[in-house]
Amino acid sequence: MTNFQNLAKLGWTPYFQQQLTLEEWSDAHPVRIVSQHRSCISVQGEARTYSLPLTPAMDALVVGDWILIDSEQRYIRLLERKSCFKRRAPGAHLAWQLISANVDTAFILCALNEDFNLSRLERYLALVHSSSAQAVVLLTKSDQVEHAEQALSVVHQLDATLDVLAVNTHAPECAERLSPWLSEGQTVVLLGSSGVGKSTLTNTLMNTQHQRTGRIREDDGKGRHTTTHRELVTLPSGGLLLDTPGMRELQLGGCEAGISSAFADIELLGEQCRFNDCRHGQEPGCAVQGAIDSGALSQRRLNNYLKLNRENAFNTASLAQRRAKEKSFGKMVKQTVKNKARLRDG
Ligand SMILES: Nc1nc2c(ncn2[C@@H]2O[C@H](COP(=O)(O)OP(=O)(O)OP(=O)(O)O)[C@@H](O)[C@H]2O)c(=O)[nH]1
Ligand SMILES: [Zn+2]
Repeated sequence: MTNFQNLAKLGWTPYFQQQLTLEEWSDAHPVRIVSQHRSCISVQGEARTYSLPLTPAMDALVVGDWILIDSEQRYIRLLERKSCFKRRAPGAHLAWQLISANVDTAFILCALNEDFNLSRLERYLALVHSSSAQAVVLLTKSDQVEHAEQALSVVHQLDATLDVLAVNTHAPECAERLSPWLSEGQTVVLLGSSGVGKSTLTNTLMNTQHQRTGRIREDDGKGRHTTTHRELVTLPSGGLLLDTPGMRELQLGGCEAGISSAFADIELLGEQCRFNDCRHGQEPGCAVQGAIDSGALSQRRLNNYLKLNRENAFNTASLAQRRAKEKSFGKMVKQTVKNKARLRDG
């Protein structure tokens, strides 16, 4: 039987434990996916790490997932995710691509230099809110500017409840300041555009200058050891840093709830517009335009809200269309088979 306490350092919590049946409680082994490869996944359990071949019977899995396996290391099932990042798969192929699961906190990095961009920050906030992870904003390169305090208050104006810190990602005390989110078993990801300091912060948190991520030797189940790139690494603090390349370019899709939450002020104003379907443009009695006129809301924020909604609607619609097409194709196939059978039998 599993010693569940040993799993806590991997991020196991009552949220997952309560999903187990009595039988699973005694016979199944929970393991967490620490990296993904073309044909296999690496999972870590109570005692060790192993490699499992991917099979068609498995659910769609992603780094960070908790799965159950039996004593012969056979897949049983996926446990329900606490949070999940997904995106529209790149290229012409329209589908969701899972990026990571069971992240507790997303650090959104924005550099305080000339790249500082509130609209980009709002995009990341919408994304994190829709994943169910907690957002913490890190304003990096604080050592290079004099207006850090001012930027902190501008970000706080977006959402007064948001955790926002100005940091120098090179400074070792950075790890100390972020420690509330990096305790044992807490899973974090770093989000942000190129050059904002994700690698630097990773190194600072890992307490190393050289390696972006850890390398592990793992048992492939046949007694051989292979060295693989690991995407879920344990930090000296006991926190778990999920570092997957897919986290870097994220388009919004299926993020309505996240956008609503990141722009709660505009949504609330929208309820007071004269028309239910007000687009907050030229319509009479628009409460959102009223807030812009009075200076309570910036035109930039409204424009960004409308833009992110358009992007989200576009991506979501494309996916819905594809699903509808697949469905009708499936129906057609079924009908053809039926017709053939009727001709044959009749
Ligand atoms: N002064 C100062 N420089 C920083 C800070 N954070 C990052 N830098 C510098 O900014 C540059 C880019 O930082 P990276 O850590 O490589 O940025 P990144 O987000 O990993 O970039 P990508 O790998 O392209 O996604 C490096 O030269 C860092 O030394 C900071 O807080 N203060
Ligand atoms: Zn309106």
